Amino acid sequence: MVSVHKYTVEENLPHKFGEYVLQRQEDALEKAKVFNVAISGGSLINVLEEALIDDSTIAPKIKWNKWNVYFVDERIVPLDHKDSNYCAFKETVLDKLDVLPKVYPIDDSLVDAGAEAYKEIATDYEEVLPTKLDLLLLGCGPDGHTCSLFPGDHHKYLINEKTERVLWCHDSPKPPSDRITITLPVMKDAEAICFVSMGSSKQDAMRHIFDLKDTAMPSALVNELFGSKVSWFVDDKAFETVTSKY
Ligand SMILES: O=C1O[C@H](COP(=O)(O)O)[C@@H](O)[C@H](O)[C@H]1O
Repeated sequence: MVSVHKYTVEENLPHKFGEYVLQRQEDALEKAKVFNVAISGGSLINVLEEALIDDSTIAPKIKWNKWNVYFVDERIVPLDHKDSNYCAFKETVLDKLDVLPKVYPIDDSLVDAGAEAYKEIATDYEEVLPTKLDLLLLGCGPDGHTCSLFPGDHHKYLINEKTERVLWCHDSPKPPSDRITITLPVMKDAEAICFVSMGSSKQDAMRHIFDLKDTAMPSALVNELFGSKVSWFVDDKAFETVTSKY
């Protein structure tokens, strides 16, 4: 069963999320010298800023020098492009830090080289990723996608993948069209998985995931497959139409 943490604006979701991340950091550093985290792009990056930089009780406890930061998905664009998840993370988080984590972006030298090169970007990134990540920080799109694992027959090859850990996602329904994404085997091996979902644009997805348990939505499939290590931080707007008790 997944854990769902639901908050109103006054209850300050980013702070509670920050406490959760801190706990995962401490747990990881008890066992190893580094904390291996993979992050999403999109709205999650702003929550990272609020939780880990702007929150004055959380910020001093984040041991950035011990963090290795990877990306659960990345758009195949130059790293300084506005659509790059790395670029968003750099501008929103990294540029505000005095002590930097080790960050592992994609190799963007091949972004203009076409299909074969895109497969290579994915394969190369697979080699960069550690086998076991301590924490995956995921978003959930209004269509229930997570990472760049999109719903629908055309993208079934992504969630059906059993061996390769990073794939090229083509014809993404959300631009830009070419991306790389981690696959379910990476999630299977991760220590913990945490979603953040905020705002009314997520209501329909939340109802499908939490009431209807519609595993055609990749985020619902993650719940079904890896439930006991999955946490959701949701706000009351996103969860407004969910009727099941969590
Ligand atoms: O395209 C993407 O979208 C998802 C969801 O983004 P959000 O802004 O709706 O939260 C994100 O998790 C993923 O990393 C990103 O590439």
